[in-house]
Amino acid sequence: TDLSTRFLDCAFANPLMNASGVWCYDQTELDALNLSAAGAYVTKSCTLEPRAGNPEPRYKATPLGSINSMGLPNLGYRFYLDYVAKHDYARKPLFMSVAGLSLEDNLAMVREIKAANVPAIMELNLSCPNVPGKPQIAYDFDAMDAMLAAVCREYDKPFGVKMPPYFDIAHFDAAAEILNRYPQVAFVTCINSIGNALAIDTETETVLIKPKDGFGGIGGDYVLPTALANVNAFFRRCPDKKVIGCGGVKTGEQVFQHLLAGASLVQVGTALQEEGPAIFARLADELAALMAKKGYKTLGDFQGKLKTL
Ligand SMILES: O=C(O)c1[nH]c(=O)[nH]c(=O)c1Cl
Repeated sequence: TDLSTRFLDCAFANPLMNASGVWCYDQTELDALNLSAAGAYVTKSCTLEPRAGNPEPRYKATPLGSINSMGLPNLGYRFYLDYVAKHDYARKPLFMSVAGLSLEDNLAMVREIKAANVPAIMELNLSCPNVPGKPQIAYDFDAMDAMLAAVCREYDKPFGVKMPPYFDIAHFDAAAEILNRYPQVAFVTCINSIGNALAIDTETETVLIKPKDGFGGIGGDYVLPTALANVNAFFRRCPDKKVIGCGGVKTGEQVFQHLLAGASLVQVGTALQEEGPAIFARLADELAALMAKKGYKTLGDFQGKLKTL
């Protein structure tokens, strides 16, 4: 069984990578992903200046996944730009996630990334749900359109966008219509966490995380059906773009489902946070075993071929 694939003119040994934000904050975590069986990896979403993020506890595992309100803690774009400049791209592809707190901040970072002319693939995060007072861009269609128009004027390479989950067909239509205006947006990563959920500890009668009265983005088993729907919705609506699947992956079976729904690559968040980078070897083995059982030799044998009734 061959798990290799090509994406944006890069060769991937397998379609597996981390979700931005998970196991990708600093040199140690990033090096562990580079040494892992992941086919690629992505840096923590960065801002113009370093950020401490929200008060702790700000991440908690729950029975069926996780809840987080990290608040965009990161070492600042200069650290990640330096990291991606030093990476050996012959080993595996590397993505750089960008989440400026304003259009001006995004443009400032994008100008520097362009000037650095690094092989890293940019993933523009339009869906951070946890910066108090900053409603996420992708739920404001005019703001998203303006952001993409401005970034496409500044940046000179294909890039992708990290999208939040949508829950209404009219929203899939409207979001895809905007994305399709920008051919430079070469891929769509669906989904970010489902924002502003609330997890409660029954015994202490208290919320699990400190920021925002306990409200935070959820991941894990809770989000798989929503993630698959968003992957397939954008796969159907954006035929000239690739889709990266993210959400609810913890076994090879969910990787298979994301690929079947139209994903070209698959990101792992909560399960990576809980199991560590060894998860990628397990997921690769489980995916290969499932493919072998079904008689598939390559990802292309089933990728995007979900059947309807
Ligand atoms: O709180 C965060 O740092 C965070 N948390 C998320 O669940 N998604 C994001 O995109 C970000 Cl930027």
